[in-house]
Amino acid sequence: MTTLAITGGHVLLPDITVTRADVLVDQDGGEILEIGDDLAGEADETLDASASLVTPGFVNGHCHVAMTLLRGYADDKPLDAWLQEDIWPVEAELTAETVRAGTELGTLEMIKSGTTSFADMYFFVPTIADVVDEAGLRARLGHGVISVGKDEAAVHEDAQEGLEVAAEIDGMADGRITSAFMPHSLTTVDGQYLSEYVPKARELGVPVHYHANETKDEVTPIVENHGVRPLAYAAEKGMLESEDFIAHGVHVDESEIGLLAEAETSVIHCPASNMKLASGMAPVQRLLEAGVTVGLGTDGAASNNDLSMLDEARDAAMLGKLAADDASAVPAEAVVTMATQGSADAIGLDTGRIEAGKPADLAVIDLEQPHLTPRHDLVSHLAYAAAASDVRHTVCDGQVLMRDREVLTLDEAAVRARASEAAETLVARAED
Ligand SMILES: CSC[C@H]1O[C@@H](n2cnc3c(O)ncnc32)[C@H](O)[C@@H]1O
Ligand SMILES: [Zn+2]
Repeated sequence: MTTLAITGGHVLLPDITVTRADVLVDQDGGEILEIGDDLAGEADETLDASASLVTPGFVNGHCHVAMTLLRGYADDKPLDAWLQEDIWPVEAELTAETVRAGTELGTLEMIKSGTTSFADMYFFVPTIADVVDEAGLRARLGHGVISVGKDEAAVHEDAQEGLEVAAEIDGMADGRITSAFMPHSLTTVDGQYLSEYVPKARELGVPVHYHANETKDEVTPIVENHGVRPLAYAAEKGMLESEDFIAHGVHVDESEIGLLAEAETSVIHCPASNMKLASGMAPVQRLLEAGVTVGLGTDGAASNNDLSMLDEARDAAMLGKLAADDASAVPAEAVVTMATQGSADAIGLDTGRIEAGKPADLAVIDLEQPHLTPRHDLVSHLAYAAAASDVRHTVCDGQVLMRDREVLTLDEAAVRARASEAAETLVARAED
């Protein structure tokens, strides 16, 4: 067995308390072996965590990773106009090669900001899976299915691709890659296709993930056309099971919060995207009080505009207080939980906790920074003050992906150069 000891740090435990300890990892099995004192002598390799906080690797519960290529391409518009006028026309020009470049850039950014796993809905998913494997990350991936603007044959092809991709990639990268069936949303996929393909996803045994109740404009047509709230409609379509997770859940009423809690369907809260697109404020405190599992996601980099889960945690706390009109709502412990175990539980990964027997997915955060001084409360620092650039080391599945800010699995300069070129070519093709 090859072992790695992460030594001399403060360790964030699953109950969101912090203790001084070393963490011993089995690199072959990718598992945490022990949390305790003086474990360096027992290890083949060490990673220094002195004056640092060892946290579970962050789990980005909802992303479109290759959209890093569209960062800064279209800002300052609401969701519908942004998608229809800017994003979808340029996405129509995507190729496997451009998606590879965008995914490399996104995974590089994730590793540099301490994210070790994510859920992703996009196109050219086998290419995304290849890059995730290369980068050393863990992910639940799915092909985004859309029916609007397509003829019937094209929709069946798209939905079939969603199922086939889910079957093909599940278990890849030594099990670090899992899959889901991902209809884009309840308004962009017609009900007849949901009725036909969701049961097929169940036969495959994969979860269902989709955007839901993101904007008011998404709620109104469902109420008008089907006579029920969107999540009651989702339940009718069999899309509200315990393994399923929705993105956003901004405009959910009390009846829908009850449905989520009862069905044990999780919500991935995306506060930065919701603020930037002015979609609204999710009732996060109410969801937590009702016992709904809530995770955090960045959404794509074109509506955020970065993939930092530390930023997302701070945004979730700030926006949660504003939404509840209560400074004690969505406290530091809640957002740290959401960025780690909340997202992991939501997307069905066994990670997000530093505990013996759990996957060795960790981030080490440098505390020797002016903005992290003094150290009254390290959970507070994690929620409110730490930045992506404070992450020193990132470990996933027991492998060191970044040591002292040097990413070991991707060539940073080459990735940035390829992404810049791919973004330029993509936009030129779209504007031609
Ligand atoms: C069909 S693949 C995913 C699809 O979703 C688009 N997208 C990005 N951000 C959002 C968002 O906040 N709400 C809805 N859809 C979004 C992305 O551009 C792809 O087209
Ligand atoms: Zn999204």
